[in-house]
Amino acid sequence: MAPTPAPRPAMSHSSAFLLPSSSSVAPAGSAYALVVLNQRLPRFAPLLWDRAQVRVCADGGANRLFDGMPELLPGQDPDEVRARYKPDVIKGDMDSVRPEVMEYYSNLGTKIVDESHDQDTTDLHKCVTFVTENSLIADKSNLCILALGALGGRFDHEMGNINVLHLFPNNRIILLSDDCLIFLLPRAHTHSIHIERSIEGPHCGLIPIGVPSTSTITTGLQWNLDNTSMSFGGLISTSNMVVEEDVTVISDTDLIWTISLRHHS
Ligand SMILES: Nc1ncnc2c1ncn2[C@@H]1O[C@H](COP(=O)(O)OP(=O)(O)OP(=O)(O)O)[C@@H](O)[C@H]1O
Ligand SMILES: Cc1ncc(C[n+]2csc(CCO)c2C)c(N)n1
Repeated sequence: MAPTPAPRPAMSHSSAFLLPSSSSVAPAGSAYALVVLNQRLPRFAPLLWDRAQVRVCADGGANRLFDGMPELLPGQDPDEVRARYKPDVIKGDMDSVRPEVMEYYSNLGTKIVDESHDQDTTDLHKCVTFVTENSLIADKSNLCILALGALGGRFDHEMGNINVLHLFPNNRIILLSDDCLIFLLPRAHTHSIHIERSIEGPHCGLIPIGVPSTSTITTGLQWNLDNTSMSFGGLISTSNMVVEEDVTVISDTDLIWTISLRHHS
């Protein structure tokens, strides 16, 4: 008789952290850390900043915060905005953060972690390590790490950012841009993805990066997978659409989930 497969615990996902504050209070279990990368700040950066438990800038991400927050809050005094949006840490190999920006935040009490000796891991990797090892965060079991500006730029950086998802499969990490978000669905779980229709969808994708999948089963999509295999060189699920409030995914390999974000005028 074939051995019984190990049971797979359910894992649920939600992008409720992107909801405007008027829509809901932050739901229980939604604690998150923010990592600001070296790309234009997404429009929702101020909202996410206010609710984060810990805020980290990856090297040149500190320049984006310094320049970008006053631009996103045009009615307010730029100096006051900068002082208010002070990161807890700036970490990286420090070849992109401008000296005056580093000095400005350092004088406000931001911790500077210079890891220029490590040229084998990306600044995002260094920042995720900081968050996962940070003793100030009491309960890290369900802490989510939101990486702002992770997509839509240089392709080598984007792939490096996606690799970080695979390097930390046991941590919840979400890569964000103004246009979409990405996270990993580890094969050890069954997944239930709640769709916040006011802020995300309908376009989505399920992509096996690294290894092909032999069997993926989904519900809630326009083009569901029914024990289907996926691989680069064969089928991968791009330009799919969400059609239900909850999407479920079961797969024999880790998959990348991506969904478009809605732009409100
Ligand atoms: N164009 C981009 N697209 C996607 N992510 C980016 C981009 N630029 C930077 N990042 C992210 O922001 C982090 C910090 O960026 P920064 O430019 O400081 O890195 P860097 O190591 O100096 O880059 P490089 O030396 O390769 O130009 C990177 O580790 C990466 O995760
Ligand atoms: C095979 C290989 N390719 C590229 C790099 C370069 N690199 C990768 S991460 C990083 C730090 C970026 O802040 C740098 C410079 C390397 N070390 N090894």
